[in-house]
Amino acid sequence: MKIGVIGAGAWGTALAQVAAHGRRPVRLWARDPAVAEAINTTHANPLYLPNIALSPSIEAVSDPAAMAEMDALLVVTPAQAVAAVLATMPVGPKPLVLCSKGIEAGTRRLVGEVARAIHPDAPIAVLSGPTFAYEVAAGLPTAVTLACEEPELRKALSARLAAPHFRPYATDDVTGAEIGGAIKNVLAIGCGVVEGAGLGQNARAALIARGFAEMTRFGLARGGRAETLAGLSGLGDLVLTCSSTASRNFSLGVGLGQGRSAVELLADRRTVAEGAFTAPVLRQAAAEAGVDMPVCEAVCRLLEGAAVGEVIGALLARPLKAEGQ
Ligand SMILES: NC(=O)C1=CN([C@@H]2O[C@H](COP(=O)(O)OP(=O)(O)OC[C@H]3O[C@@H](n4cnc5c(N)ncnc54)[C@H](O)[C@@H]3O)[C@@H](O)[C@H]2O)C=CC1
Ligand SMILES: O=C(CO)COP(=O)(O)O
Repeated sequence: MKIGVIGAGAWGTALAQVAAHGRRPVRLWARDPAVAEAINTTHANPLYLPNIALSPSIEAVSDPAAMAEMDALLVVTPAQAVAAVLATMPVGPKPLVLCSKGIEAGTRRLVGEVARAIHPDAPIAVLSGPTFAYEVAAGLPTAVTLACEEPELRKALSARLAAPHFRPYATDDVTGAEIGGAIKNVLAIGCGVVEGAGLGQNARAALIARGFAEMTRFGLARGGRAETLAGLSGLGDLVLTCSSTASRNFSLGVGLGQGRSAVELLADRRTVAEGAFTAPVLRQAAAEAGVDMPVCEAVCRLLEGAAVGEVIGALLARPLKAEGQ
């Protein structure tokens, strides 16, 4: 199975490295021809994944037409760019493996729904889990969820993408896998705020646990399964991203917690912090689904510039409730 990867940021490049394990040929599409050129000539992606020597069997291209020869395409652009980029790609009946984490602003579509609308003949899979790109590219042990409704394709993709340090776990719950990855980014911003404002480890653990309850409520309402939300793509990724400044979302939250504005923090960065885009659309989607998500709502308010003390105070002052609610 010839693998093409769409998007040569940190995660697309790391996944190309996984798929190139054993010197298997992989084609990596970069929007920026200079990034493609750097990968082909230096076998490195200094802009997005510095200090990693890439496999020489990764060939970078910047012409979408070059992806026509591939058998399956991994989609790894920021979630808000998936529709525009997929519209330029020669997909047809090729499987699309969605690796972006987010919900589309305006339409409130999960990335899988975006892909199905643009390429209705392409079977869909989702690859998601606790995966800092640098660690994966460096060959550190990593496990992911690989979700696909078609059993034969699920098996073939798992076999093709598995590597000695990279272990996919299969499920048919595509929606559950997508929702965990999208919502954990919003919650990671919240955990970063707790860190940046010095609110303590108790608060961080409470936010992870209550945030997971929100993720589960929303995921179930949208048709995902509890076991998937409690798995690698849900709870697993939530714990990872809520624990480390290696996360861009967590780091954004740290800045907010230190009193800087979201506008200033986002203007400062070249790489994507998906939670900042997912939070406002998640607020709308939760209202539409009738799901109460007070932690995610608090993150929205913090991104809009509300003061940390006021937002945390309001969260804690809500009427007391049972833990299972
Ligand atoms: N970095 C990581 O550790 C992981 C990232 N992800 C997800 O993968 C997706 C991509 O993230 P990264 O590779 O880390 O991002 P990045 O910030 O490292 O790179 C983004 C890439 O997308 C390209 N891009 C940006 N805007 C674009 C547009 N409008 N059209 C086409 N291309 C565009 C950039 O040129 C760059 O190649 C995100 O949804 C992220 O949540 C998932 C797992 C791990
Ligand atoms: O999705 C990720 C890890 O699984 C990467 O998290 P950040 O986008 O917050 O860096």
